Amino acid sequence: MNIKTEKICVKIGNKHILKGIDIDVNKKEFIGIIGPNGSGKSTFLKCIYRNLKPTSGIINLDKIDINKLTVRETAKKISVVSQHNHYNFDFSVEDIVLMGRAPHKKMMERDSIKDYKIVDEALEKVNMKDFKKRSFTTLSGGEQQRIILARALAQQTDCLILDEPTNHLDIKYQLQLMNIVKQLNIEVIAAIHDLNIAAMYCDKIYVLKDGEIVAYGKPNEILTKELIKDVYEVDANITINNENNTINIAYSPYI
Ligand SMILES: Nc1ncnc2c1ncn2[C@@H]1O[C@H](COP(=O)(O)OP(=O)(O)OP(=O)(O)O)[C@@H](O)[C@H]1O
Repeated sequence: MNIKTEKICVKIGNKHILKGIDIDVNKKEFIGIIGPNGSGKSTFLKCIYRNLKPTSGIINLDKIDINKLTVRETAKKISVVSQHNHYNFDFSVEDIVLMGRAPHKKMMERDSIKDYKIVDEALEKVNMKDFKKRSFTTLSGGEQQRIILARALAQQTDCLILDEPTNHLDIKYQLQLMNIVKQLNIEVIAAIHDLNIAAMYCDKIYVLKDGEIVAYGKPNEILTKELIKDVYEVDANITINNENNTINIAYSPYI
């Protein structure tokens, strides 16, 4: 699926949160959105997954204006793993993952054997099958995050949006989550704070600062000392691993 945004602006009160964001995501690309706290990453992603209507601008999915799609049609194309997952009711893990099947069902249609099989497979993928009958609210932050990924997997969409997906996860599960997502071989748009993780997994990165894109390109090309200083106001040392052409960023503690 091609995801293209043109001049996305969000203004709330007097504040211009996004000032014309253009991105173009092609088939099976893993796109990172990076930038400091408050630069507009989540706001931009919310526009794409229709949690927020931009003040102006266009979002096209395969050249179709997203406003022409119903929410259900959008949910068949885009799933979301965000950092905030609060449920007021005492849902089981299985209930939460089954919610991923909702866009594929008619009103009042019961869950089928196929739905349960998809849920089991999704839980298996995130190593959480044994937690199926547990209450979601009793899980740790990291366990909850993996269940939310399983829900997104059960939704079986062409595009996955991740808003700081590795929040709460220890390093093993950060890598596990990113590996699972990478292997899906679908379009991914991910807001990522950890620049080393972004460099490892993203095909391309957009850098946001104060609601504008200030850089765009392959991780190795754009994640420079100068850019990190300019955008994050931090000194960094970047080394290149010639074996696999990846980079490693080490930060200076002095700010
Ligand atoms: N509903 C709102 N009303 C007023 N200001 C808002 C609203 N939503 C977001 N903002 C502001 O817009 C700016 C961008 O917020 P956003 O959450 O998109 O940033 P972010 O890059 O995702 O930040 P972080 O890295 O901290 O998660 C922030 O200054 C935030 O306070």
